Amino acid sequence: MKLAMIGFGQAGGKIVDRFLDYDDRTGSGIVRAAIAVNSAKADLMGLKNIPQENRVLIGQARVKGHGVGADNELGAEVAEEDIDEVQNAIDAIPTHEVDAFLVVAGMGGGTGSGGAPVLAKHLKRIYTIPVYGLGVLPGTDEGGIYTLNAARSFQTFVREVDNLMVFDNDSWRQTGESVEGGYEQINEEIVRRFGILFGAGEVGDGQEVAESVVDSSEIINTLSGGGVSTVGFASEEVDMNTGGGLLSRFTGDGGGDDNLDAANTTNRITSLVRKAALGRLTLPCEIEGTERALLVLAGPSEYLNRKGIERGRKWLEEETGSMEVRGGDYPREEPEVAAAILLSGVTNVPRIKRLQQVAIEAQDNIDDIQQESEENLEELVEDDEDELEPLF
Ligand SMILES: Nc1nc2c(ncn2[C@@H]2O[C@H](COP(=O)(O)OP(=O)(O)OP(=O)(O)O)[C@@H](O)[C@H]2O)c(=O)[nH]1
Repeated sequence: MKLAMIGFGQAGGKIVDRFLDYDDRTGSGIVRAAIAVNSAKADLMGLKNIPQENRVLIGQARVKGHGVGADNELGAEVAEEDIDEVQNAIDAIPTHEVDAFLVVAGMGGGTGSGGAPVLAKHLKRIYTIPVYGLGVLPGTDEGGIYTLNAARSFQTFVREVDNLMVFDNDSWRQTGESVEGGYEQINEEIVRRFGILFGAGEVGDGQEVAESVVDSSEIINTLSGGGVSTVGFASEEVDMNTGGGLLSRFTGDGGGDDNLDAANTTNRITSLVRKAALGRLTLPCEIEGTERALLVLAGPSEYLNRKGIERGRKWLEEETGSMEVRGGDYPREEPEVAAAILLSGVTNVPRIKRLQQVAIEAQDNIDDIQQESEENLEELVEDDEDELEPLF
């Protein structure tokens, strides 16, 4: 599946930047275009892979390249005021070659959390292809303003996109890591999961024909209907030289041993599917009640079989209670077999329920919060003025 990715704010830009790196490393070809939008000049300068001409600075008249200091309303305002700047960058994309937009943003800050829903709404008015969101929730220890921003942003972002895929930083925090180092690892986990899902729809010319390949329309159908999605993932290293099972190398004539190999392959797949669905999801939730799901099995084609995928798919149907579970394979020459599961339209999500509660409570003490936000912004502009003066 070919995507036009737009990273809004610092987290969004860094994640899209990493998707480009993933594409280079794996040749998956999912990023047709990559754009970064930010109100902080320094954040745009820190990106490695997104071309300079696709880095859009917004809000210059208001915040002079310093960022909006976690002020989510200001983030939304500058996005609205400068939406034409963003559109200019999008105009350079051959959108007829793109299956969907993916707007990526951290929901705890100001620029991305305020701006991403504004951009999604704008894109939906103009284009007929789907507009998806990938929203990152802040850690619960990041402070009240981040939680509140996320609560507000979530409500609008989920309404403006065709589906909001969520990654919760809170469940992925590493202890003993520097914040930056931690994000590097977390971002790699993000691109690996979504890279396999979207990459599955890109298997095409010149690649080995699989038994039941996933195509982009299956991804789009799983995401259609809207709501919130989460992704499960599990992988196991395999030896690329030995084929579907060790035995096949040593027994020339197949027969019973081939059956044994097939059984090993099937068992590996079914256990990976269970691990992926019951292990740590990008957004932890109860999988029961999921509306639609897509199972992708990636790996060297000799390690994939229809029986395993079909069993995994049936098991997912039972666990989720959904009648709409799709499944397929994604043959690729990496020394691992991986199961990625997209659970779309999840309903029982404790973190989201808590955020909704926060949004309701916030109505009661809005003055305190606004003051915290204003102080935050002043502090940031002062800091930036000391540190970033040479840039302007
Ligand atoms: N997964 C991930 N999360 C990040 C990363 N950087 C920041 N975050 C999260 O994103 C939130 C902050 O959003 P940012 O993207 O830094 O903020 P912004 O949108 O640029 O807005 P302002 O800085 O307020 O102008 C925090 O709550 C962090 O949890 C990253 O590289 N990866």
